[in-house]
Amino acid sequence: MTAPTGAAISIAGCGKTYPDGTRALSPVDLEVKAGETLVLLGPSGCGKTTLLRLIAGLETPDAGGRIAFDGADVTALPIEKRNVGMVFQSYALFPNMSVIDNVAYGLRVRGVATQARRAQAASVLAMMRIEALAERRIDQLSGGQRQRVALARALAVRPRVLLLDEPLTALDAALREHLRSEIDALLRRLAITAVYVTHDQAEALALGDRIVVMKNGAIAQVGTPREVYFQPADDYVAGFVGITNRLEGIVRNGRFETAAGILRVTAPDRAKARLLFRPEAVRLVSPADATLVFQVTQVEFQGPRQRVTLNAGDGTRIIAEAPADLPLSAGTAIGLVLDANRYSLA
Ligand SMILES: Nc1ncnc2c1ncn2[C@@H]1O[C@H](COP(=O)(O)OP(=O)(O)OP(=O)(O)O)[C@@H](O)[C@H]1O
Repeated sequence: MTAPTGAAISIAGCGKTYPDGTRALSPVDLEVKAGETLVLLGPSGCGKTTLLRLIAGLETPDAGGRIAFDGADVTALPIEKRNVGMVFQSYALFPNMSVIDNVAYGLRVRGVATQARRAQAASVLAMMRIEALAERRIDQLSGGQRQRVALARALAVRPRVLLLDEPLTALDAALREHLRSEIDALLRRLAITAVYVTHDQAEALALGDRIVVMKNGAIAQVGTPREVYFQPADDYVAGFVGITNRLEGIVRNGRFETAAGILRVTAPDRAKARLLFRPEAVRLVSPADATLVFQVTQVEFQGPRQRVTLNAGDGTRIIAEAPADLPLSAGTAIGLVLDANRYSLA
């Protein structure tokens, strides 16, 4: 008997080369824990969907790859034998069928009797708070309603794994955020094991228990949202998850010296250094109180905060965040102070 690992899905040495020779995924090892939401994050073409489709059973991995659900090998099982629920960007609903028939569809395929499947579908609709839409046709629904129906349909079969491929991408910004927090609450309440594909870092940070940052068909980092944000494994991750400012210079006597000026740092001397920090890791002060002075080139008011683009005389560009009430406008000279412990030196 093997000891339980707590891994609902384990992926070992799974790569994918498509028949036309495209190597979409290098062999990866990954575990998804029971009940967690794992987000696959990365730019277009990095292999997120391919990895999701391997988990779903819509693709088979290259020779040697193995996928297990709760310790049982499913590598050779097609999607209909894996008990996964899937939600796509494009809804993939039946447009002429009613909402409740769409939601009950998977149960029908599994041979559940009419009464029972309608009752089960109705309870999922109630859970998603769309019971009032039960008899509507799909083509009479808004995008947000359709995506709720798609989610309800995926959940109706009580899948052991829920797989979501960019489910919010087709929706407008406000609805996307609203549905994102609904999905977050739902996944937590159901404690379902979920794998969620997105290229949107805000979505990944908000929804993921852990995030897998992908690059060119490989894994660049796996970590909690806080880990990938505050301790990015490399420049690629730092640049993809949030904004990272970079300054080149040297460290001498507790000072980082760059062409544009000087910042205080706690670090040993080094002849070649790169200072990395987030926009929120700085304070903007009067030029008289700083040893690094920039010119404001752009101010973007964001409600509670403002995002400020700064330029030094030598062309160095920095993005900083500042409280909304700090008077700033293009052309203002402003000093920059770095918060202690909120930067890294490479
Ligand atoms: N059926 C296929 N045949 C050949 N190449 C494919 C196939 N499906 C995907 N690819 C290629 O494999 C690579 C990874 O694609 P994949 O869809 O996994 O990326 P992705 O990160 O999900 O991107 P996107 O966000 O654009 O969907 C890409 O280069 C893509 O063109």
